[in-house]
Amino acid sequence: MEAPATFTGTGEYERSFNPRDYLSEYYRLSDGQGRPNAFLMQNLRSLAKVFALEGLGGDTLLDVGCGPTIYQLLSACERFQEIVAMDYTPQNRRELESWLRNEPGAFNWQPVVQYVCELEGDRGKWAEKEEKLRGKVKRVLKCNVTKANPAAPVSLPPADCVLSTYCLEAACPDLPAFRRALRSIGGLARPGGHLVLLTSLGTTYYGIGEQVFSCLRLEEAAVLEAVEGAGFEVRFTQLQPYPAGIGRTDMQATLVLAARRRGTA
Ligand SMILES: C[S@@+](CC[C@H](N)C(=O)[O-])C[C@H]1O[C@@H](n2cnc3c(N)ncnc32)[C@H](O)[C@@H]1O
Repeated sequence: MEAPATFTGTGEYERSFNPRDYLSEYYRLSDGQGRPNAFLMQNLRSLAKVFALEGLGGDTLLDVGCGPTIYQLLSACERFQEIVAMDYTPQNRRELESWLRNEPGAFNWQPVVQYVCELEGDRGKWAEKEEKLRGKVKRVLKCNVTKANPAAPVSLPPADCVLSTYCLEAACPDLPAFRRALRSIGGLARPGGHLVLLTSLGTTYYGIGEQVFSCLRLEEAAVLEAVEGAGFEVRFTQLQPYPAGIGRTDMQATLVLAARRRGTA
């Protein structure tokens, strides 16, 4: 498998991104042989650590490029009162809404929720956490991170935190576009508000079933520079090597980052 000849844009996401295949390839806690998903587990541990940082909390959190997933919100929902989830692709928003409505046939996140509850000290609280998260996600909106107002035509009040996991590098074909998108999504946070990013490094593609999607090949220094350039002060970083055996991708590592928007409200 190799990167597509031309960068996959929003059209390809709308036509070809299959949320169920994506979830079963990357987001099951263990595979058919019971082997643990080290990629997912290390992301969950990092998110637990980030959302336990001093001062990282508030009323509103925006999850930009949420995809069909909820793993990124499991620690966050303990620190924020209201969550707005946003993604370009309609089938991803529908998949997320299906879990939020607890519909039969929705993806089973229970093992993942149990794992996070165990990290937080009580595995038995998984059902309570699922209900808490369902209650806190107030809206699921369309967004486009390549637009100056990613939530247009909706105008959102400045948020206490913007979270984005593995989205910008999938949406931006080059570094100038990545920098612009960071400025746009960063502008959704209030001065003094937070930015939490999980960004894949060294990646040119990721596969889902037969489909292959492009990824902007990033290095840590370029991401840090873009975050600072978007008006944020970096407070926390962690580099995680990509464990072999999960999905089909040439991802090298994940950069986990928390930053604070300069200025005061
Ligand atoms: C690799 S998935 C990441 C999904 C999820 N955040 C996660 O952590 O697994 C990339 C996501 O970016 C979304 N996306 C692609 N282009 C976008 C754009 N221009 N604006 C907003 N979202 C976009 C896709 O629909 C997809 O859900």
